[in-house]
Amino acid sequence: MGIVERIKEIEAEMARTQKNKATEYHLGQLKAKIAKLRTQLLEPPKGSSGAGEGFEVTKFGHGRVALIGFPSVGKSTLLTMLTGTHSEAASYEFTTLTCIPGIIHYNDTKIQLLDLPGIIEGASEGKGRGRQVIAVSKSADIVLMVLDASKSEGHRQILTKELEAVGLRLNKRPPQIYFKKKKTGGISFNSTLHLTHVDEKLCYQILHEYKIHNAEVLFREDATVDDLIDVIEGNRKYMKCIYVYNKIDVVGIDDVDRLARQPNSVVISCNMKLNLDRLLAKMWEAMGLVRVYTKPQGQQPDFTDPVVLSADRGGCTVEDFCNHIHRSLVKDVKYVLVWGTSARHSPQHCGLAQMLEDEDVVQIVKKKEKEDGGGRGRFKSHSNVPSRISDREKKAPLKT
Ligand SMILES: Nc1nc2c(ncn2[C@@H]2O[C@H](COP(=O)(O)OP(=O)(O)OP(=O)(O)O)[C@@H](O)[C@H]2O)c(=O)[nH]1
Ligand SMILES: [K+]
Ligand SMILES: [Mg+2]
Repeated sequence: MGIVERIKEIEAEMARTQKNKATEYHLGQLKAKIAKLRTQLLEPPKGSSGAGEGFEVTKFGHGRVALIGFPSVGKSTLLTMLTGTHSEAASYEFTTLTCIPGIIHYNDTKIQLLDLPGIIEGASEGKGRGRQVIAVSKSADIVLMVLDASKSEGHRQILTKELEAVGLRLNKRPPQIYFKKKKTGGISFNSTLHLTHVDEKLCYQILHEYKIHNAEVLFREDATVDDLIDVIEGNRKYMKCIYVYNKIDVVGIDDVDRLARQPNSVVISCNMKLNLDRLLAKMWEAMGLVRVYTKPQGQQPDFTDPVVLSADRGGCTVEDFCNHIHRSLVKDVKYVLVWGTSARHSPQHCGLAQMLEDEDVVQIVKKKEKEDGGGRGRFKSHSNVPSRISDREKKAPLKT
């Protein structure tokens, strides 16, 4: 029997089993069995990278965004509108057969947008090009799930299930469970609060299913069996997702209003160019990019060419910023001056551990170098309230 058939069989058994206190251990065990099979299903065939022909696109720019959706929801139309790169669009399904990259220029950064073939129910089990599409979307920083506003609202759920089946967790944070395998000592099970979904016996049973007999487990929240399995599997990818309802030109205002109020959602029309700026703003926010402008001593910062940092890609400290400029820079740094929202006063003398925020201005003061007129600059604030560098300040000359 193939892996997919075995998953189906266990799912059928779960559906037959009534949910109650007596069956919860058995159901937990079945969930773990399915999770293990799904992980097996994801292992790429020997000698292949997992992406597949036409799907290997080199990363480019400051971040990567994947367009995921059913066929003909308007993914390619959207790529063409946002990037200027043409991706074939047509009224028939599966127009797009490979991965087509484009670049969005936004806030002085470059963001790579990937158009992908439509995926369908069963994609996670290999239907259509589902496996390749999902492999590529895992390489992205965020996902735009494109939905047709005129179609069933169930589509969002079906797609979310497909993505969850391959280990993607959308708009969730990792469960607050500490888990560490040990060589000896048996299993120690603890929690910092009263648990309502999982008890010691259930936890033992799940671990047993994974043949883990020595481990430390500490629940820091009232997590579920599924959360525990996620932590044990350890291969989950937590990503932000924006639900993009396209084609609002063909639905009534009441529907538009309702969809627009869903969490993490934005309603658009490619055909009528409606709300695309809102989509870009949401996308930008979800990516959490941090633009840092360098101010050379005695000169103006260059406000057109930021160093772009991200918590997910290498971090946002002063040290990360320095490493971005040059690997050997850190050892020469005496301290830095920081203007902007991360500074408690402007400018603030900071060390390498300081966390930078979007639109901060940084001047590096090297060892054996005299500092610039720190504190006398235009950015000197008169209160202790941190302020964002305004557009007006960006344009005005800076006297230091
Ligand atoms: N009414 C309306 N139609 C749209 C809109 N955006 C795209 N379409 C149409 O929807 C159809 C499908 O568009 P595509 O861009 O090919 O969709 P896709 O999601 O890339 O499709 P596949 O590549 O086949 O998965 C085309 O006929 C588009 O003209 C919109 O905002 N409103
Ligand atoms: K299409
Ligand atoms: Mg397409």
